[in-house]
Amino acid sequence: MLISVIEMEMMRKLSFLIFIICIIISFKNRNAETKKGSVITTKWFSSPDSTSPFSDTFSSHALFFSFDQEGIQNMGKPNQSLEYNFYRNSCPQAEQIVRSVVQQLYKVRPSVAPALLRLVFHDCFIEGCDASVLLDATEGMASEKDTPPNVSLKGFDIIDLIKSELEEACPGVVSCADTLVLAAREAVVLAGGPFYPLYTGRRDSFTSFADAATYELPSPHADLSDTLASFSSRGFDERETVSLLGAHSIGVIHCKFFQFRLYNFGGTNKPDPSLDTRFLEEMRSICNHSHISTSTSSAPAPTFTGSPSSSTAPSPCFDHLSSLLAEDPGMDMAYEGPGTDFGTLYYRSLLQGKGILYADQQLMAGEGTGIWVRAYASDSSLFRRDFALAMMKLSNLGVLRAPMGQIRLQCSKVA
Ligand code: HEM
Ligand SMILES: [Ca+2]
Repeated sequence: MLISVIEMEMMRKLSFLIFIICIIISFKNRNAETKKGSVITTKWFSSPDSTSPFSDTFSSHALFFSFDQEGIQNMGKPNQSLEYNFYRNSCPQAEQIVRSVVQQLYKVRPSVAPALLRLVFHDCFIEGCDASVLLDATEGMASEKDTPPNVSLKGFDIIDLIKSELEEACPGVVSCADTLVLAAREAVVLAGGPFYPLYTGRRDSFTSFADAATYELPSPHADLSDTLASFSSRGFDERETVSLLGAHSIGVIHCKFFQFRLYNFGGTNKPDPSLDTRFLEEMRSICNHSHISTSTSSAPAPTFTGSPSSSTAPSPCFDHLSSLLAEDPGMDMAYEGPGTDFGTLYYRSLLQGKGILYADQQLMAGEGTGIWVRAYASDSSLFRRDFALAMMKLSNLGVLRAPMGQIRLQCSKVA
């Protein structure tokens, strides 16, 4: 009895070690490929290449993973086991196609990277990574897309494009949920973030969860305790939450989401005291009153907690918000210059009181979160490692596995 316990323990340790080695090999493969500067093209652009260095690495070791459930879960594996390279037989070129389309689009439109990263967060946070955010409204079903927190969400067209490539290569095989997590990973790498291995085999939801999206996506004007509670309810601790917010290293934030900090914070007729004064001026010059409605300038606008949408048509409030955002110039999150280190700059900005969103700057309001902000500001490799692990965990939230869910043919419609 004792011997078998010891054997089991040794087996667990061995398989966990192998898992770590696989991750290291995968990172190395990825780095080697990036250094070579090789651009792999899909059938859409030229002919697909079915060799994927990372997929092979992981599929050949898939056997070992089943030994160590505990270790795997720690690395972000969901209970309902997904697999490395799930499509190795049914669509071996799937990951390659995703990578290639995102790479090609990124060359002409770098904003695809932040768009995809935000999109995967908004999907996975609401009822898991099931592509629920991609569904259009139908008669009887409101769409997450049409809710206030998602009003400026982008990247749906990119997913549609990738999916049409996948459908051409392997009809009815690759889920939209997998397409989204894989595309977001490519986006992170292209934006200078870390590569992280992903399991596949997710299936797509039959419905969209508009009410949950309305109420459960974290608000840009939330206090630290609210933000932490929101992430904690999805299993993320403080360290993981701080690392995930490093995603705000890239992309654009519309003035509407932080304007309440600039002039009349909390009805005080003064700006948010946690803002650096020179940065405040910079923010004011970009988001001046002339092109932004002042009616909500003292309120933490736009609110993310409107009334639940029961109809399929977007509300007048939604229309109003869309048009406001269309005129809103927004602020580039890499405002101190593009090409700077993914992550580090974001945390250094927070240390200097230059967080754009109130929720971002709030990370400095807690002792526990402040420690991680400081750590990531000074140690880029630590951040990259933590961000990679947190993204793996995010990508595994609440996934659907067969026989649940479905494989949609078009991501915006239930099949
Ligand atoms: C407290 C949590 C969070 C809040 C309150 C929040 C809120 C926001 C807001 C208000 C914007 C600006 C949208 C716009 O102006 O159109 C934004 C942008 C963005 N968010 Fe977050 N976010 C949070 C966490 C995350 C996480 C965890 C990720 C990814 C892992 C993420 C990724 C992004 C990206 C990449 C953008 C830029 C999008 C673009 O330029 O297209 N956010 N976020
Ligand atoms: Ca979802």
